[in-house]
Amino acid sequence: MAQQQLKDLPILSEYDISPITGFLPVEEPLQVLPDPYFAPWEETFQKFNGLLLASRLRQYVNELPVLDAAKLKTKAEQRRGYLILCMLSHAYVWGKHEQAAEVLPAALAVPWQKVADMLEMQPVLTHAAVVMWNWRLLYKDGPRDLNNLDTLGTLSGSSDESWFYLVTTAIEATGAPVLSKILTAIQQARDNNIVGLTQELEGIRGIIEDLVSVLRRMFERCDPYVFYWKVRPYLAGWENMAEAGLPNGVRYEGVDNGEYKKLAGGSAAQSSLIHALDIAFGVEHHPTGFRPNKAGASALANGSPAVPSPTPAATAAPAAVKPTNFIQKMRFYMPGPHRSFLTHLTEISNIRQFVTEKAAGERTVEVEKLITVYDECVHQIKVFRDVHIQMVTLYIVMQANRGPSISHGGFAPQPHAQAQKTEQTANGTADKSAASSANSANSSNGTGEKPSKGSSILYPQKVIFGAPYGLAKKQEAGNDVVRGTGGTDLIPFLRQSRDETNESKIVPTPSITARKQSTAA
Ligand code: HEM
Repeated sequence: MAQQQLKDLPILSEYDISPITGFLPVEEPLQVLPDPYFAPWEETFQKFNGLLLASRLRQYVNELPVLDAAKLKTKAEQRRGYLILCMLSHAYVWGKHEQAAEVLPAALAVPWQKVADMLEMQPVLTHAAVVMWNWRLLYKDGPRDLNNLDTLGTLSGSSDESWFYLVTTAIEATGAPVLSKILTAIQQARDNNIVGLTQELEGIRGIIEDLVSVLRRMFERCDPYVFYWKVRPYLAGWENMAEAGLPNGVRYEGVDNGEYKKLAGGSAAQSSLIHALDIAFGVEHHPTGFRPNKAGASALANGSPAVPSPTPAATAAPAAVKPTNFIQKMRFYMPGPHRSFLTHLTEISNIRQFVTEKAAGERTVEVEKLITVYDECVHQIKVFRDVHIQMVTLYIVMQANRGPSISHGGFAPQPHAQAQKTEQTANGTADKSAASSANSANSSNGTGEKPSKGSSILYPQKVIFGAPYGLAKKQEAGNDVVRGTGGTDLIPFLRQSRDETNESKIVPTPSITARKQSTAA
């Protein structure tokens, strides 16, 4: 029988990836656009924190000219332009102590759409903008680590926000060498080289351990209160944001006949690095509450039919109708070349299959060692997710439960949002979890004072609550274990993601969730 032709391994540079800096650009991001034509953007970017604080940003932006983004010649210029437009637009839409703006003026909307097209991205704030293209080196010849990085811009003007981005930038930098190692490991598996593969996996394990160490540094200089109340609201997009005053999303003036767009906001779930690790180790994510049954058919735990991806190009999975979870959906928001790289990687990913096959055969010393190192790699990805869950608990769930220290949390009440909630409740369609989140934050602001109605509207995690992939909808009837407090619905999603990682081990260790379930039973 003729041997099946294997697809070539990807050449990193063809996907805008460096073997040294990974998904981060090799050169430092531009700190200013060189063409004076773009001076209006640069000047606005320089003072937008002050304008926002003084509630004058919208007025200022409304007077800006509509510039032609086609004049952004290089990739570096396009990324700088995109970063500026992401920050100005999110500041414009969410405002400060202002109602959310439903219409983005042409001066931002038109060039934003144009430059997003050039980068094969979406006109909405993304991980790429604020993490990958928003840093500079303090000492030019120094490393890309937390002792040598600064941001180019923040929405809140706070050092906490800078740290939040920079920890993630440092994670991207630390993880960069893993990409070449993954490709070498795939080649070793093709060559049936057990010892070579084991060595490569040992290197990968060390890098993932380093990622966990950098992740833990988030706690050092990013204050959870500042993050939750002052930073996170600005990262939100406009998908499922009815309660924040954007039931239809945002209209981009001068783009697509002014149609509303609903786009999710920025999230490190858009990090191509973490996706690459999942693909390399065969970690499969499913919609929350969803588990493929033994016959291979798909259904959601709540009985709903599986939801096909709205962005088939963004998902790498070959299956015709495969339910897409939030993590896969996030590929839609990555730069085009990185998304394509993940698709290519999925097509050639063979490490898990190779180790599984070896594990089913003769258990030589080499095979035992291979299995152990493989499982240790997967375990480290799981540990990364464990630490991440602790982080989300502190930075989101606990902050939402405590409520703001001033009654409105720094945001304007949205009367029509409250009206809509009432209407939804009347129709029996209210997102109970979102409502309970709002109630929870309203009733516990730590001052004994009852906040004004609608004051808790700006919880960007509603992107999650309302997502069609069903974080809030996956609960079994009568099971209210995780309902009732702000943010808690995130946790099942993240736990499942962690448990799916654990399940990728060759010799599985019981997950915490599984242990709890068996104890309860
Ligand atoms: C204060 C720090 C952080 C908070 C509060 C936080 C919060 C969240 C939340 C709420 C989600 C759910 C999806 C969403 O709303 O976007 C999420 C997902 C995710 N975050 Fe973070 N995050 C933090 C830091 C990080 C960092 C530094 C990374 C590193 C790359 C990261 C990687 C991810 C990934 C990969 C997901 C998708 C879920 C998964 O793969 O398990 N996060 N994060």
